[in-house]
Amino acid sequence: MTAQLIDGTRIAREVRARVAAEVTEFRERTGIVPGLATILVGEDPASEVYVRNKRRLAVETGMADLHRHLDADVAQPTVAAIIEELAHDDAVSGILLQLPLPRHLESGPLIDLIPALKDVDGLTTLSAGLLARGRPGLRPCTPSGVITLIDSTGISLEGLNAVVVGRSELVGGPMSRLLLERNATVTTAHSRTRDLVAVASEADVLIAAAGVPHLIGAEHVKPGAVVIDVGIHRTESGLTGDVRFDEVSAVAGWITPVPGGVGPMTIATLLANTVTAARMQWEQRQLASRA
Ligand SMILES: Nc1nc(=O)c2c([nH]1)NC[C@@H]1CN(c3ccc(C(=O)N[C@@H](CCC(=O)O)C(=O)O)cc3)C=[N+]21
Repeated sequence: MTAQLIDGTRIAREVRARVAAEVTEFRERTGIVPGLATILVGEDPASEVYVRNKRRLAVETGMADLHRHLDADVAQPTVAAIIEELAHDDAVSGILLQLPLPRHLESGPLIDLIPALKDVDGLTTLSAGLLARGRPGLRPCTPSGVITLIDSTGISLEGLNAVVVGRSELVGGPMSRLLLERNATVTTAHSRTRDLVAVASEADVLIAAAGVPHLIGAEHVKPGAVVIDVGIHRTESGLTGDVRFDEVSAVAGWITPVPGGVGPMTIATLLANTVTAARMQWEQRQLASRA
């Protein structure tokens, strides 16, 4: 292995320590404990693991854990009513609707019931629009965490070729926009890209977010490149990503492992977004009370 490891577990721990200090400062100044409301529908085992970790780490950083678990067959209007209730509850700083939802539920309209100031996942249409326009707002956790991981290498993105493989609403789409915001030259590749090897091997920074196990091999990677593996797949031999770690780490300059890379950073960024949200809501209430 020639690549240097980007240790997501360690960087996430550092971010959480910073968040915990911010929570303390905010609580002492305002008397408010930031609250994270997670909504889990049904019993998807992977989702249960992720939500449990989010709740545990929220508590560990000093926030209130405000969880709702709904039956797998819950009706769309019932979920909508719960989100609206959380939207109006001053104890709730952030609302996270864990995806994917059971097939009978339509996630888009439900997500868009989350007020932008509580959208700690950065997934509402409004938050996406603010990102597209380069205006301040809460950013999606996974792409935002990836930027933190790249920053940890000390490499400046400005002018570099960044290739994002994947264009999902949760990751690939916002990832490309965040990289562009950092003045990288951004290419979005996807399942219809004709020659992925030709495109990917031009990348100084390669983000694998296709959701295809082991899609990216040594032939896709320019020597010395930064390779970020956003994929997470449960196989018989354990968790793996979109990257063939063993062969790519012989070529890349920097690489994230799975597990221990992007996953923990996603949660740390969610917690950072939740304190930011609590602060923004407090400031808005201050303005309103002075009006
Ligand atoms: N509304 C919404 N927001 C999300 O942010 C969201 C979501 N839905 N749906 C699913 C994806 C996936 N996701 C992960 C979070 C943490 C780990 C994580 O901590 N992974 C550990 C391994 C944990 C394990 O699986 O054992 C690691 O990579 O080291 C992985 C994946 C958030 N997502």
